[in-house]
Amino acid sequence: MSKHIGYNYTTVTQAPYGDHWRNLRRIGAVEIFSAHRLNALLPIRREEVRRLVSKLAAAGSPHRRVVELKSLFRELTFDTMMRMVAGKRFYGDGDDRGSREFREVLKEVVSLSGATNPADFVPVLRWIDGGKFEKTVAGLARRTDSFLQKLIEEHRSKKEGLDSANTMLDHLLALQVSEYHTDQIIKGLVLGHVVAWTDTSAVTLEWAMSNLLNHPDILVKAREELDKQIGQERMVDAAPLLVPHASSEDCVVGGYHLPRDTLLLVNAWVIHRDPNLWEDPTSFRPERYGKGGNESCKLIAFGLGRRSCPGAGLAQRVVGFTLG
Ligand code: HEM
Repeated sequence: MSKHIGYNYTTVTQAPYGDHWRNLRRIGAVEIFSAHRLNALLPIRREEVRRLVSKLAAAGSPHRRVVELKSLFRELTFDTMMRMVAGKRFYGDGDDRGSREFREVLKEVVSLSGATNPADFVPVLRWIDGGKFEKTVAGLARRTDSFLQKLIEEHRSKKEGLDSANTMLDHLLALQVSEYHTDQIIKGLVLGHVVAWTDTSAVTLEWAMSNLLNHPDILVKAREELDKQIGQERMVDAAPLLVPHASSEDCVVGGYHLPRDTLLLVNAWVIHRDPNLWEDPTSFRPERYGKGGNESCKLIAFGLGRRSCPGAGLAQRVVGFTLG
């Protein structure tokens, strides 16, 4: 995956720790996640949440009591992200063939990004598989790349009717005075953020709603609290194994010696349910994180340290705003 979809390990999620990764995080911090940029994009988030509420109101009419939230949340997060990235919707208004194909391609990328290729661990399997997995991923990478390139061209040529005033693509294209900011770097940044964003936030919303609806007393309290403040404590395990890490040097983690280049998967799902760390770990008790609670420092829903999630602030804004 990292070789083909991740532009040969050059996207922010897949790049090894070093100068290039540091540069990408710096571009992200300034051009995407700065308070200034996030505040400027508030009208988009507000409009998309309003659309969701209208859809819910229509779907919950007296004749239709069952509402399928999962796909509505996915539409919300995907369209919010694509409007921030490219100035247009890919669900709501984008029912043309191009939008449908892009959605399909991204769905495949997201589902494959959680998959591992057994041949990466046991090379002989590559021979048995005949390189089938790799061919599938390479084909998907070509389709993804061609959509992203088309988006770049639309913004570069300032296509008529496109809302390009304050999009991530336009800010990144404006950096192209330097040779470092090639189309490939921009495509990798866009893809990395769209993939990291859409599913994690939709899954978080889905679980939060499911827990709240099953605990009406907490729903009332949460509504009051969400109006006052928004915090990471409402997140659940959208990324149960975080993102695979690799040791760049020999090191010791939790008493285990890890030689350089060892793949390390952090099982956040198990850590978040460890009875040695949490009181009554499987109960839905958001108050454990609020005032008087002392457990929020143990949450690693966004990872920890240098490779932790740069989109946490954005995710908290959208999830908190939508639930509120
Ligand atoms: C509820 C929503 C989200 C959750 C739960 C989440 C969770 C995570 C986790 C667990 C990691 C890996 C951290 C580690 O391995 O230590 C990660 C990395 C990352 N996330 Fe998020 N994330 C969310 C939303 C977002 C958003 C909104 C964006 C950007 C638009 C984003 C962009 C990224 C990127 C680029 C990385 C890779 C960072 C690196 O390797 O340097 N995420 N996220």
